[in-house]
Amino acid sequence: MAPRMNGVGIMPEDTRICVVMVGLPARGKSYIAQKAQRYLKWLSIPAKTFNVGNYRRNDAPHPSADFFDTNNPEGERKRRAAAEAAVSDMLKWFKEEGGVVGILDATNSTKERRKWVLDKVGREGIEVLFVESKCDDEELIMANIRDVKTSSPDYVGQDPEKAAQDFRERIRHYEKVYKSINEDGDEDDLTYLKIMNVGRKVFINRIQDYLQSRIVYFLMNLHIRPRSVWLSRHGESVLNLEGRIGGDSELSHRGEEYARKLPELVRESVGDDRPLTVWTSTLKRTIATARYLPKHYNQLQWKALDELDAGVCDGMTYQEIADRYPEDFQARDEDKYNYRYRGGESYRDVVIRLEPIIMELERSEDILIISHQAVIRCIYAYFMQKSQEESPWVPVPLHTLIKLTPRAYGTEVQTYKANIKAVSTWRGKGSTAKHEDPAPDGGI
Ligand SMILES: O=P(O)(O)OC[C@H]1O[C@@](CO)(OP(=O)(O)O)[C@@H](O)[C@@H]1O
Repeated sequence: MAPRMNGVGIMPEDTRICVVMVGLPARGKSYIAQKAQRYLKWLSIPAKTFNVGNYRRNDAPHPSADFFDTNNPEGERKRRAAAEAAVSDMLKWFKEEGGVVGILDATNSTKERRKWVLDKVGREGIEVLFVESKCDDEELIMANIRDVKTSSPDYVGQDPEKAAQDFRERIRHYEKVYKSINEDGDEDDLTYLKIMNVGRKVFINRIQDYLQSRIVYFLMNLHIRPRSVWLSRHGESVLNLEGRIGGDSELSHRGEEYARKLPELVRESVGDDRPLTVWTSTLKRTIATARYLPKHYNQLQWKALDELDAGVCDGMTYQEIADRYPEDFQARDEDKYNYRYRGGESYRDVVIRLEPIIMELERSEDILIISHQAVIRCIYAYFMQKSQEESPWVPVPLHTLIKLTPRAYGTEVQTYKANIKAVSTWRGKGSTAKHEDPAPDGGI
């Protein structure tokens, strides 16, 4: 048989993992699953979540709490059927669509259920990584219950108070049969990560390989303390003015004006009393843009935040590139994400070198990143789940501060304009124009 290929390139080609979520309702399992999926997909690792609740809803769209009582045979049968359907779709996805990380999002709260998944999935040569979210922090649980009663399709159109009461009742049914992984000491063979109170404490057991440890490391770094990430390009540079890409030029007069205005924009958006850490690239234009920010902000320079390396095209205008390397110019328009400049980088390369930045961002609280057009597109794509086709074309205007606030399901975006004129460096497909106005839609 020909060896299986996952095409990802950063791990053995036959690695396949099923991440099995474990935990009572309202413990943030879906939040964790969604974050893991977003991270993996951003790294081009085919990942998909199979939510058993969605399968169950086909059969039982608005069940009352009694449905989840293990003494209710009808409920038991339907819940079992939903789990079977989800696992069977996942196995099909691994086999037919080249899936690499499938996430089974369900409570999987009994030893029997975990054993069943392990047998069924393990038989196909797929590794099983259990991820349990345990939580005894009443405030966190209440916040999750509030979230569920307003957003769960199980309770649409219902009185929110009744929904919350019913949901608590449902949790009680689960509590009666719930066993935390290896609670009795007889699940020591399982590969698992146990996360207590969203990252305050973690236990890991028998992690086997690179991809597993990568997922585990990412999940260990998650936290849900409220925070935002601010993004800004550097102020307009001398090369921006000339329509030249790359380089390491100084700011233009207007770019300098933006640097002076930035502290005010930041104050307006961040407030005075929040400690902020500022990350710049190692290029002059981002460092110069950060230099009037308050001295008590911690500032760090990251090479990983330097602009996409345009290789032999560094310092050229788009017109010059189109004249000298017409085939390259066209190839880049056809597949901008994967096109790698001669002697330089592609967007895909930039994403790979930004991975430690994303990891560090997940661990951190308020951060302001001052970087470059391509780099900001890649970071934005992570938070906003932009596809590889779309992300390299997102307009990121100069002299604009972008605030991203992660929420339970998705990221909120706010923009603050400095109202200081700047050239547009956005270029549409097929065009060589020096400066264009970005497409009216799809921009930040
Ligand atoms: O991928 P495209 O759309 O060419 O955008 C990236 C380009 O953006 C630029 C500006 O044109 O970034 P920067 O603002 O950091 O100077 C170029 O240096 C860089 O090559």
